[in-house]
Amino acid sequence: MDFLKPATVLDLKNIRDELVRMEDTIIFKFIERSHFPTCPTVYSKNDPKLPIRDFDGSFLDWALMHSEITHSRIRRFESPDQTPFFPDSIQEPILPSIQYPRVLASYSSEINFNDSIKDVYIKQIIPMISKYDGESWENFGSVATIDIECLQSLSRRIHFGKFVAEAKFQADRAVYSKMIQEKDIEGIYQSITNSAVEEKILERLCVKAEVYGVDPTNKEGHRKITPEYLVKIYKELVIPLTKQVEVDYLLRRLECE
Ligand SMILES: O=C(O)C(=O)C[C@]1(C(=O)O)C=C[C@@H](O)C=C1
Repeated sequence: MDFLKPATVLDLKNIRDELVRMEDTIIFKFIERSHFPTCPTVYSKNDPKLPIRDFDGSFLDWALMHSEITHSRIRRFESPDQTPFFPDSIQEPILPSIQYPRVLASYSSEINFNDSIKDVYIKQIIPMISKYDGESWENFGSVATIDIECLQSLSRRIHFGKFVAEAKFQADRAVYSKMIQEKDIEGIYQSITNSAVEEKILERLCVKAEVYGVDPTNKEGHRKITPEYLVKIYKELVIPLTKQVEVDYLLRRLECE
């Protein structure tokens, strides 16, 4: 898939292949995070145990915001597959702008689920993938760094729902337009759902967690990421959020017809 070539971006097969590749990225990021305990202080807003001058938020928020400011300077958020967690803080790139051909609707950057993604990551995913419940003060910097990578990978995966939605809309304009006009959220939800594809994803994740989640030369060794948790994360969080992105994107799709 090449964002400078719109036809490759709106090909559903290419999109799904990219989603499959992202599974590996997400699993390996989760494995990196699983070496550390939960570290609740990293996520606690304005924690007196970890004071940050002139900042309203958690240590992770501070690190994520500053990382996004730097990344915005090197053009990260010009790319249509990148969605900032702190859209109000990002800056103009120091590199010349790239004029990506428009593949998504003009409002697409307003479809931003990152607050929900951060919330489910902290409240539901961290407790599942961390080594144990507790703090590790000497590792707060490492924890925030890998959290940023986990969040960015999840965000990219979930917001890819916009490309899926656009591809589906263009393939079936009349049917979607009718449902959008009628604000038929349930109808849109049903028509973007492909249970066979979802089942395949979950089956594949089981195998990947078996293979990547343990040292293959020592099956009895410490398991880093279990099939059970990985499937649960995808089934209950990642896929449903992707579908919400798709539905929200489609509901506004006639604005720019
Ligand atoms: O592949 C699709 O058709 C998608 O819409 C993506 C996705 C997913 O999140 O992986 C979401 C909904 C479908 O039920 C199947 C898969």
